[in-house]
Amino acid sequence: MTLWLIVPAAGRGQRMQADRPKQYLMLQGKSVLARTLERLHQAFPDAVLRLCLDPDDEHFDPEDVPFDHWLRVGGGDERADTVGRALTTLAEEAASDDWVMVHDAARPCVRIEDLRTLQGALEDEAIGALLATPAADTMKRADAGGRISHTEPRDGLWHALTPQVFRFDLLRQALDAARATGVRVTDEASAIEAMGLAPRLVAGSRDNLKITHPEDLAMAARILALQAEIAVDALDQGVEA
Ligand SMILES: Nc1ccn([C@@H]2O[C@H](COP(=O)(O)OP(=O)(O)OP(=O)(O)O)[C@@H](O)[C@H]2O)c(=O)n1
Ligand SMILES: C[C@](O)(CO)[C@H](O)COP(=O)(O)O
Repeated sequence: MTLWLIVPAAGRGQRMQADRPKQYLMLQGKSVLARTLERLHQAFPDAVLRLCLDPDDEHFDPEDVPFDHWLRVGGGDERADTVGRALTTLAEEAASDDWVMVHDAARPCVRIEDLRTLQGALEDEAIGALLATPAADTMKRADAGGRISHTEPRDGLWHALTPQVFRFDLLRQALDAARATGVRVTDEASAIEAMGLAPRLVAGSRDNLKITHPEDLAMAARILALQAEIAVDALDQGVEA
């Protein structure tokens, strides 16, 4: 079965306040987009990619795409519109129950082992799944004046990360329905939930950071360096054993 990968990279990165969209900022000598695609390719070398870019994108370098089979797709106004456009381009080729995995270009630190764990969770899974992390802090609900209204119970609260992976037909129906009913969805799982279905939460690493604010770029560089150190240590231990 083909694994279809959608990478939304058509955002403007307004919160990042940089001179270019954040997916084109440099991270350890390569663009954020190149780093993200590299990780996905390491885990899923045979996947078929739809790379979603702003139609007016001036920064994209096709050399940054390591996949053999890929297509550029124009992005939409919102992330959900971008993903919806990519799904439309799959209509001719994808089978209704093929898995479609969506991963933010802005998440270059996703661990390869987490990508494989997510893929493993799809066995015997009818709906789909996403990487997520349980909320670790005490959660406060703010009032309009910026004061605490109350403390939200933390039990069962998770941060939704990406990748998020769903059956092709289901995801297309869910995003179409969200658009038709005006439900604003910030991730794929929300659209599936709006259909009354319950995607599986797969615990992933907390370092799967979405680069969003200016300080996140340096943090992502530190995460990548640390992950490389951990990989070298593991290799050394394997060689000595
Ligand atoms: N119309 C859009 C909006 C977002 N994205 C992508 O969706 C991912 C997550 O979105 P976000 O972090 O919100 O990125 P931006 O929209 O670029 O950031 P901002 O909201 O700060 O402008 C990013 O990889 C971004 O490029 C997209 O493809 N199309
Ligand atoms: C999809 C996502 O990365 C899950 O955490 C997130 O919802 C996208 O972020 P945005 O800032 O709402 O676009």
